[in-house]
Order: sequence, then C-alpha cells, then structure tokens
Amino acid sequence: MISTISVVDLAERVRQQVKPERYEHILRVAELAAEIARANALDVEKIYLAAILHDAARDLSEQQLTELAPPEIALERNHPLSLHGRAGRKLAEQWGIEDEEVLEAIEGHVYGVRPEHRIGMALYVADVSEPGRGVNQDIRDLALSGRLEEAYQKAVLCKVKYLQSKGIEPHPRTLAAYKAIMEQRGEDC
Ligand SMILES: Nc1ncnc2c1ncn2[C@@H]1O[C@H](COP(=O)(O)OP(=O)(O)O)[C@@H](O)[C@H]1O
Repeated sequence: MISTISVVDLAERVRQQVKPERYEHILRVAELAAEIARANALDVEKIYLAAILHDAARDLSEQQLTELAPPEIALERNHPLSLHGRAGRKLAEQWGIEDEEVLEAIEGHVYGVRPEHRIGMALYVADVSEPGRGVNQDIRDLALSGRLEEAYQKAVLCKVKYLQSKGIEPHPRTLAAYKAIMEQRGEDC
C-alpha cells in the first residue's frame, strides 16, 4: 500500500480543489499514465496515484501557490504558476503521502525529472500527451509502445522549444534535463 488514504478519497480532495475541466484532464492523465506504466513494466498503482495528485495545486491563486511553495529564484517569482508542481507535492504531503517516488513525480511534472526517474518520466509524458490536449500524439505513441525514455526526451525538447517560442525562459531544472538529453544524443544545444 502506498497511501493510507484510498485513491478514491484523494481524487475527491483533488476534485474539490480544481476547476471541473482540470479534473477531467487529471482523470485522462491518470488513465494514460496507467497505460504507459503497463507498456513499460512500471508500478501502475504508484503512477496512477501520482497522476491523480499531479495538478492538485494547479488552480490555486498565485498567493496560495507562493505560500505553499515559496519561490527560490527570479523565474519562479515571475511565473508563480510554474510552482504548482512543488505546491502539489506539499498538498500531497499534507494529505499523508510519504512515498518519495510519488512526491518527486508530482513535483517534477512541471520542470522535469532525473533521467533515471521512470515513474516521473511516465507522468511527465502522460501530462503533455493526454488526448484532450490535441497535441503530442507522437510522444504518446512512443510511450505506449514501450519507448518511455525516447518519449520523455522528445517531450522535454518540445517543452523547451514551446517556452522559448513564448519568450519564457525555461527553468534551470528543465534546461539541465534538456542539456543531459542533448549530451546523451551527442548533439549540440
Ligand atoms: N520548465 C518551465 N520553465 C519555466 N516556466 C514553466 C516551465 N514549465 C511550465 N512553466 C510555466 O508554468 C505554467 C504552467 O505550465 P504547465 O505545467 O506546462 O501547464 P499545464 O498545467 O497546462 O500543463 C505556465 O505559465 C508555463 O509557462
């Protein structure tokens, strides 16, 4: 057992914290994350739990976000919404979740995770490629065909491109993940 509270009760707490359309997104991410887990021999129960909790803080106000997850760098102060992964982790801790892998996955779904963190990678990929977004089907197909690492790499590269196209500086953790991927592929940044 990963949590003393049932996933049904946790889902209900999340539902009360977010807008209805966000909750629909969360359920789609959880379904897809479970499928990705099956396709990549990962712990389905763990990933499903992380996915149900990942956007728990997404609809909080900027003030609530910064109270739960005080900004540590200028980018976080300027984009408090980007703190929702760390703030979501805090909520999960308050609700009794102790599993470090689940907590890291919730925190890492915005900025990216360590390359060996497969649960975190699966959640990251499910979040950016769930069918309701209408984008990133190639990333979803890669993950569902058992090529999670490739899917995650593609997702991080796309995220950096997307942020840059919007004139938003990528978070240092995202840049670190991006550089590690480029080095692994033997490409220049
Ligand atoms: N890696 C990042 N670096 C900097 N800002 C980011 C990063 N990821 C997300 N953000 C910002 O945080 C906010 C939420 O982003 P995101 O989690 O991608 O949205 P969503 O919850 O819709 O998937 C957006 O304002 C986005 O610009």
